[in-house]
This record gives sequence, C-alpha cells and structure tokens, in this order.
Amino acid sequence: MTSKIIYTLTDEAPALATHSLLPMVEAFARTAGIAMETRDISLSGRILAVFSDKLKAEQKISDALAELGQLATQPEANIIKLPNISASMPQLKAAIKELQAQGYALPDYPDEPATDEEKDIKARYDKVKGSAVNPVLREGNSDRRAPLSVKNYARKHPHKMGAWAADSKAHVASMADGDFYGSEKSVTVGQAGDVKIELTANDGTTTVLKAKTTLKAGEVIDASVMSVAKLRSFLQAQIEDAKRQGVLFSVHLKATMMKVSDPVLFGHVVSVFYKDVLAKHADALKAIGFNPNNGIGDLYARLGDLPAEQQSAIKADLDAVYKAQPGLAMVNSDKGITNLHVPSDVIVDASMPAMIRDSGKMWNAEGKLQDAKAVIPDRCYAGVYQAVIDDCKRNGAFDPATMGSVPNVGLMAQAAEEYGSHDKTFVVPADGVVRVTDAAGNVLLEHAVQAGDLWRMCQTKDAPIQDWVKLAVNRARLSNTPAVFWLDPARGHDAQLIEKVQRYLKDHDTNGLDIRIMTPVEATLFSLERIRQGKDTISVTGNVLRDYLTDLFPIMELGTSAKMLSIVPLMAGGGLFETGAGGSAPKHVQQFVEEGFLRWDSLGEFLALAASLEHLANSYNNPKAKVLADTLDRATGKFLDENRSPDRKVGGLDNRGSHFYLVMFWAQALAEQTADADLQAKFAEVAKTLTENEAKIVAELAAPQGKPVDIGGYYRPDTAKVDAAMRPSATLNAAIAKLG
Ligand SMILES: NC(=O)C1=CN([C@@H]2O[C@H](COP(=O)(O)OP(=O)(O)OC[C@H]3O[C@@H](n4cnc5c(N)ncnc54)[C@H](OP(=O)(O)O)[C@@H]3O)[C@@H](O)[C@H]2O)C=CC1
Ligand SMILES: O=C(O)CCC(=O)C(=O)O
Ligand SMILES: [Mg+2]
Repeated sequence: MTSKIIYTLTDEAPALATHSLLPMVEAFARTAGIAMETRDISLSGRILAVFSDKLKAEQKISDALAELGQLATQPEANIIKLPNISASMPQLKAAIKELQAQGYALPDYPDEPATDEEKDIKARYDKVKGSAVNPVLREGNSDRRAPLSVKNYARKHPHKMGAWAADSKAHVASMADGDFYGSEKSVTVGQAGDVKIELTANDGTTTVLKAKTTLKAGEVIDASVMSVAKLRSFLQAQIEDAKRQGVLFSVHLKATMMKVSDPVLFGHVVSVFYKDVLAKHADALKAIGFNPNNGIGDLYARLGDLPAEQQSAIKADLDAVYKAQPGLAMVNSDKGITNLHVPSDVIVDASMPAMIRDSGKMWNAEGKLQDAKAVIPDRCYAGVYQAVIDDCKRNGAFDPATMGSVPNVGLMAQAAEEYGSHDKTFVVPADGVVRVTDAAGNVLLEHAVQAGDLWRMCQTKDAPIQDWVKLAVNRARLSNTPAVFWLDPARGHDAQLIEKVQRYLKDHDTNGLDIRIMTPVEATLFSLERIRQGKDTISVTGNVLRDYLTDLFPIMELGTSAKMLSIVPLMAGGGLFETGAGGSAPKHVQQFVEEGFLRWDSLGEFLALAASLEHLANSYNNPKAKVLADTLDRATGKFLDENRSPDRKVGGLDNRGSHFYLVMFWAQALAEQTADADLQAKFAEVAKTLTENEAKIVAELAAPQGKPVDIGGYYRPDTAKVDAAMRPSATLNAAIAKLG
C-alpha cells in the first residue's frame, strides 16, 4: 500500500488558495514518499460528473464524490476536505449557465419537468444541489476545536469585537407554536425493517410520500411539521414589530444545507414581505417564472423579460414596499442586495455570529450598522442565539483576550438528524394526516397536516450515537474539560437521545469526569458563564448545533471559524480532515477578481494537513511523515506567533504571502530537526534560499495586487489562469521545484 493523501478540489476562495498551497505541499510530501492526489468535488465538477453521458469524450470527468464516499468507509481513507459550495437554486443555475458557455452541452434545469427525460434531468441536478458533499464524506462524527496554539494567538492578537449596549434592540424572533419544535415526535425502533410514509387526505385518498425507508435496529426516527398558516401569520407580525421597534428585519435560515425545507421557508418570508407587489402583479410574475423560494433577486433577474412599461410599474411597486415595510438587513448595500435577495447569501451558522460580533447589528440600506431583528422561525435552536444576545446585553461583548473556549463533539455520521432529512421532507399536497408505518402496519409517527405545510422525518442510527458518546468521553478525558450534552427533554428526538446517552456513558470509564446533560439554552448559559471566566466547556451536540456552534464560538473567540481544527475520525478507522469550520467565502473571490487580493486564511488547511500527516504516520508507520507533521506543527506555531495570516486589504500580506511564510517556516523547521538526517539535508538548501530571499519573494507575490484578475470563470475557472495568478513568484516557484 502506498501512503496517499487525497486533497479535494472545491470552489471559490479555498479552491483559489489551493492553486498556491498544494504544489508546495506536494513537493514537501514527496520527500516522505507520500503521494498527494486530488479529487474534484467542486459544484461544477459534480455537475459534469452526473451528466457525463451528455459530454464529449475529452470533457468527461469521473464521479469523484461517489469514489470518496466509498473510500470514507474504508480504513485507509485519508482525505483533506476543503469547504465546497452547497448550491442554492440560483447558484446551481448560474453554474449550469457558465458551463454551457464554456462549451459543455448540459441541459437547462427543468423547473417544471413534464417528460420522463426532464424528470431525470431534474433528479440528477437535485442530487448535486444543496449540501451534497458533506453528508456523503462524513462517515464519522466531528471533533472541532481551537488548538492551544490558536487560542494563544487569539489571546495575543485579539480581533475586534463590537461593543454591546444594555439597551440594544437586537433580538431573535421565533414562533410560539406550530413549528417543528412544537410538533416533534420520535421513536427508537427495536428491530431492523422498512417504514412507509403516507398522506391520508381528508377526502380519504392516500398518497405515498416515500414508499420505503430502511431502518436499522436501535435507530431513532423523528418527524415534525411546520404549519405554513402559523408561519405566515408569525412572519407578518414580525414585520410589523420590526417597523414598530425601528429595527432591521432579517431572516436566518440554512437554505443550502436544508435544501428541501429551508428554500420553502425562505420563499414564505419573501412572499409575506413583498405580498402587495406580488399580489398586484401575480399574472406577470407567473408568466416570467418568478419563484419566491429563489429570493426576490429572482424577480429582479427576470424583470427584463417583461415589456418596459410593466417593468417600471413593478419596480415602482417594489420601491413602495421598501417604503412601507421596516428596513431590510442588507447583504451588500452598495449593490442594493437585501437579506431576501438570494437564499444562500445569509446562512444562519455564519450570519448570526457575524451579527453578534457586530453588536447585534446588521447593515442597513445606507451601509450603516443598525440593531436587527433576527427571524429564526423554528425554536429548536434559536434560543441559543437569544441567550448569547441577552448575555451580551447584560455583561457586554466577550473579550477574545481572556475568554475561554467551547470546542464541539458533533453527532453527524451517516447523515444523522435534520441534515439527512431531504429525501423525507415534503411540502404536504393536501389537508389530512401524514403517517409513518412499519411493515406490520403499526403507526410509528403521525401528524395532522394542512396543504402547504412542511413535514419531515429524520433518521439517526445507533452506531454513530455510540461512537459520538465515546468521542465525547475521550475528548473530556484528554483535555480534562467538562462536557455538556446539549439535549432538550421537551423534544421528542432529544428525549430518545438522552436515554441512549445515559445508557452508553456506562460503557466508558467516566470516573472523575464532569459530564452533564442540559437543554441548549441552559448549556449556553453554563458555557457562557465559564467562558467569561476563561474556562473551557466541551459542547456535545447533534448535527445542527454542531454546525451552528462551530461558527458561533470560533467567530467570537478567534474572529473566524477558519482557524479551527476540524477532524472527522471515520468510524471505519480512516481520517477525514476538514479545513476550518466555515464555508467557501464568496466575497473573497469578488475581492480577488476586482483587486488581485485574496484574503482567505488557510490556517484551517495547515491544521488539517498536520493532522492528516500525523494520521498517515501512525497508520503506515512512516516516521518521515511524523517528522513532516511535527515540523509543520512548529511552523504553524511560528506562523501564528508572527501573525502571518492574510490581511483584509490590498497592500498587506494576502493568501499567497501567508503560504510563503508557512512554507518557509516549515522548511526551516525541517532543516533544524535532527530526527531524520535525510530530510534535514534535503531541506537545508530550500530553507536557506527561502530565508535569504524573503523580501524578494514577498515583493514578487505582492506585485500583482491592486489590479483586476481574469480567472476565466467563477464556478469553473481556467486552471492555467488561476495557476499563474496564484503563483506569481518565480523565485519561490524555482526554490520549490528544486525539491524535485
Ligand atoms: N464545509 C463546507 O463545505 C461548508 C460550505 N459552506 C458553503 O460556503 C458558501 C458560503 O457560505 P457562508 O455561510 O457565506 O460562509 P463562509 O464561511 O464562506 O463566509 C462567511 C465569512 O466568514 C469569513 N471566512 C470564512 N472562512 C474564511 C477563511 N478561511 N479566511 C478568512 N475568512 C473566512 C469571511 O468573512 P470576512 O468577510 O470577515 O472575510 C466570510 O465572508 C456556501 O455555498 C455554503 O454552502 C458553508 C459552510 C461550510
Ligand atoms: O454542508 C454544508 O452545506 C455546510 C456545512 C457546514 O456549514 C458545516 O459543517 O459547518
Ligand atoms: Mg457550518
């Protein structure tokens, strides 16, 4: 077996950064006999892979995601996973358009498929849409934390935190009833078997929503429903309340990862907020195919299809809406892009912490910060953010120089919980009752529903739960830190989990450990109180809170979740090393293209690479890999100590310059170490060259800054163009080439 690490090629900022970093990493890894292989799991790559049959021979690419999904279930897996686009519908369509323009004969996305062929095309695209990558690769639970070196760095170089006023009007608004939280029911199934999901309408007719879902013994299933009538009246009341209080209206959902439910929720917000203009022009908007689930931006984009007169009438009525309604939080006030323009622009895990970091404010239409109402319709997790906001109002902003840390152990293996619910989420077609029945006809779960309601079922397998409990105990032991399971006994699903957690904790030696179970709000208060005293508390959570908390706490503690170590110990023994805990930072690409400056911070990649090398050293007994891992660790420490992360603006060090420093420190550490004489000798020269040419290389890397860059595409940029843009230092390239 050869030692090999798979490095994923993804999208946007992390993909650009890869063009600079990976060639250097490859050269270093080769010295230890390690092959770095790449696999394209970008949005465009995934589209091309599923439509391979429609492409010319030279355009075909293999289905790397399917291959890696398979690999993740094998003990030899060692995968470094960078963030990728989880495409919303507008992003998917934009990517299709770009690829078509590049000469790929892809079909259009059929919004309303009529023929079997169109249905097949839609099904294939829907497979690529949303969070299509992470659930496939995450065959393990997650361990996300700020390593001590990173925490020390943040304490030494605290980022800016917006001050909090006790009378801030910022708040979270959630429904009082009729939401998923209020309706959740759950059972643990004793034996393996299949279940059926069916709607019995009030007129007596039966519709099979999903004929077969296979369950394993001990699996927890839950189901819940969101009442659309109650949602819409809640939204209307919140719009009025925002106006009354003079705060910005904003909505925070996860339309990317929750690709079936949340675009629909988003669509309701759009259609309630803009109801006057949408009602008045209903026929015209139907004719141009406007769909509120794609955001109000979809309306603006399609306006051009209407006669000029009608366009200006609609525009005037849109402006009237903005006058009558409360101010909307903006994504980009210069360009007039609101919170309701694109469902993937405001994603709750990143957007709520950003609002909290900004004193409970968001951007208004004038480009100024203003107190905001954050609408998070469902109550399952919203209370966490309100608790943080209340704490900030009471005690002021958190201080990154002194605050403790909240690492996370997250249950996510095998598409656990809500994030695996897409194939079991339905917009209910008629009033009636939805039932989940087993093969013997026993009703396991049922809900009375109305047409338009969102009904969903989630699955959580037992083996991942056992693994999660074990991981929590291990982390508590290794870090000697209290661990809190964030579970709410008032929720059907969580009540089942509490029982299992209590049972499986007995399988471990928990002597001397402080392990508790608390509701999410109690756990927040407990963790925040400790954080203000500089103490750490492990959060042990389900899949959604894993996502939310691993942006929330890092953004408060470190300014960004990019600086997180994010490991997925795969249940089959392999390792999946995610890079940071954030996304693919679309704004960074915009800045790069306009100004030739890439502010992406690759610290997450550095941390993942060290963990991956360490894993490889252990599983293949490769002492050279261990030396590479240890020296990379030292280099990262120095990198943090000297604060060589990218700046935010032209003139400072950018992503490329930060890579140079990491690589120089790594080469220096290799030249200094004595554990492996061969590596020491190999790196002596490159370390010397890089050290002596520091100023020259930094200047060569900075030379292209300040000018626009043509990368030949957004979703599928031109490799040669990006290579040239990301590797502009001939001196650095030559030094690395010498490694052979
Ligand atoms: N693991 C994955 O694959 C994930 C993928 N996504 C996907 O990413 C896309 C964008 O999602 P979004 O919610 O906007 O979240 P992002 O994390 O991409 O962006 C939010 C902000 O976080 C900051 N940020 C994140 N990573 C870095 C980094 N490495 N260096 C510097 N700053 C960073 C940037 O803020 P600033 O403006 O301050 O520079 C950025 O604008 C979506 O398509 C989403 O589906 C999202 C989360 C995880
Ligand atoms: O898969 C996705 O869409 C997002 C993943 C994410 O935000 C996370 O894991 O933190
Ligand atoms: Mg996240």
